[in-house]
Amino acid sequence: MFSLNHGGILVAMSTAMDDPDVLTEKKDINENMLGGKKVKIIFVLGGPGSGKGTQCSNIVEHFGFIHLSAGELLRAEINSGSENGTMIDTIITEGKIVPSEITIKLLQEAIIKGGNDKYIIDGFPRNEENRVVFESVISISPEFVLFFDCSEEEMERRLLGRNQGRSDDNIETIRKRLKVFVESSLPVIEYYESKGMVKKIDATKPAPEVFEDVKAIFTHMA
Ligand SMILES: Nc1ncnc2c1ncn2[C@@H]1O[C@H](COP(=O)(O)OP(=O)(O)OP(=O)(O)O)[C@@H](O)[C@H]1O
Ligand SMILES: O=c1ccn([C@@H]2O[C@H](COP(=O)(O)O)[C@@H](O)[C@H]2O)c(=O)[nH]1
Repeated sequence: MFSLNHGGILVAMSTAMDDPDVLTEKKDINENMLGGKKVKIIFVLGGPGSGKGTQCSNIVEHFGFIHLSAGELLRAEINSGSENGTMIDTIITEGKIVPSEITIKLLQEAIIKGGNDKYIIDGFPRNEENRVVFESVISISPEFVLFFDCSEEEMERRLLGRNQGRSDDNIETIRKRLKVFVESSLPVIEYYESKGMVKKIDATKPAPEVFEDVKAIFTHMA
């Protein structure tokens, strides 16, 4: 598994190390931590349509976290007319994963701009390369990983009914996203599971019941 993405990891890491802006941002985040303002991060993972965004809104409301959706940041980048916009749009339409350095830079900027000390990061890391490059560049380990476990049939049903005008909520792209989730994102969850860091939630239940389980986890957080 590790060797699959090794070349990409090295390229992304060397890009980060060669970019003085990225280095400055990394230093700022580490100084925040060292300056007594420890940044807490929780990764929220699960398949497309498992209910991550829905529950993140509840977590923000009840527990004061800032919600950073990697997918939302990428969609905002497309809409901003950035030079990477067309490339990101094509990748999202294909249900594939955007290069780590792009997503991580957007997350870095949002964390610095957020000015808070606790963040839920929704839909990232999406693959092993994302995970390794984030750990290397940002140097913050998640407190834990919240995993919304849901059947593929239910996720597909929810996405087809979401009706938010997303270009990737069509049956062709949904099937591609589900395949990418199984092939690339589940290994990330398995990695964190092997470290005892995963809190798994049964996400097939109705949303209010799912939130009861989420609440129990956040209420007991140190
Ligand atoms: N527990 C639930 N039961 C039924 N429907 C749900 C539940 N949770 C969320 N939904 C609905 O399913 C759809 C997908 O939910 P949501 O956007 O939260 O998923 P997501 O995991 O963030 O998806 P994506 O990764 O594609 O952004 C939405 O229309 C939402 O209202
Ligand atoms: O870290 C990420 C997060 C998202 N993507 C791409 O965006 C779409 C939509 O993501 P949602 O989490 O469903 O909003 C996803 O299918 C990927 O194509 C990404 O590349 N990297």
